[in-house]
Amino acid sequence: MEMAIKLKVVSFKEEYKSFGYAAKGAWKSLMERHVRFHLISFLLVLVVNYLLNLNTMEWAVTVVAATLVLSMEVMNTVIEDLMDFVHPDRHPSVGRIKDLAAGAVFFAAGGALIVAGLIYGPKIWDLLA
Ligand SMILES: Nc1ncnc2c1ncn2[C@@H]1O[C@H](COP(=O)(O)OP(=O)(O)OP(=O)(O)O)[C@@H](O)[C@H]1O
Repeated sequence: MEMAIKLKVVSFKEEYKSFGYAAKGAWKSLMERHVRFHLISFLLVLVVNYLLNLNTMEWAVTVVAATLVLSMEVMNTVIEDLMDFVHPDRHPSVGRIKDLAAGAVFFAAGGALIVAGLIYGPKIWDLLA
């Protein structure tokens, strides 16, 4: 069986347009209270990192942990909205899907707390000592 392979040359105009849609989506996600909370937490991480004078690796790990939680919260909102759109009535499966999506945020937040404990913990301990 022959397979036709279509090669599409990367168009920077299209990539730019997609980036615009993504930026619009990020802006729209800020209409959600939970997303705003995680964005503020992320900004707080930046301020604390600066004040504690973290090294490059510590900056990288904390920024990845905080943006993972933020992204998971946006995806959780997407799933909640999607489920309410396709099935506005109450149904155990809708509840299960929404709970699983919230569980993903829970795992990411748990990881971020561990990262915060490992990186900020000793520095704050030193400051207080
Ligand atoms: N249609 C539904 N059928 C069954 N259970 C649902 C349904 N909608 C929500 N639930 C249950 O209620 C929980 C909360 O859902 P909801 O969509 O209200 O999220 P939320 O975290 O309260 O978000 P928000 O505060 O943005 O409204 C779900 O995790 C699920 O357990």
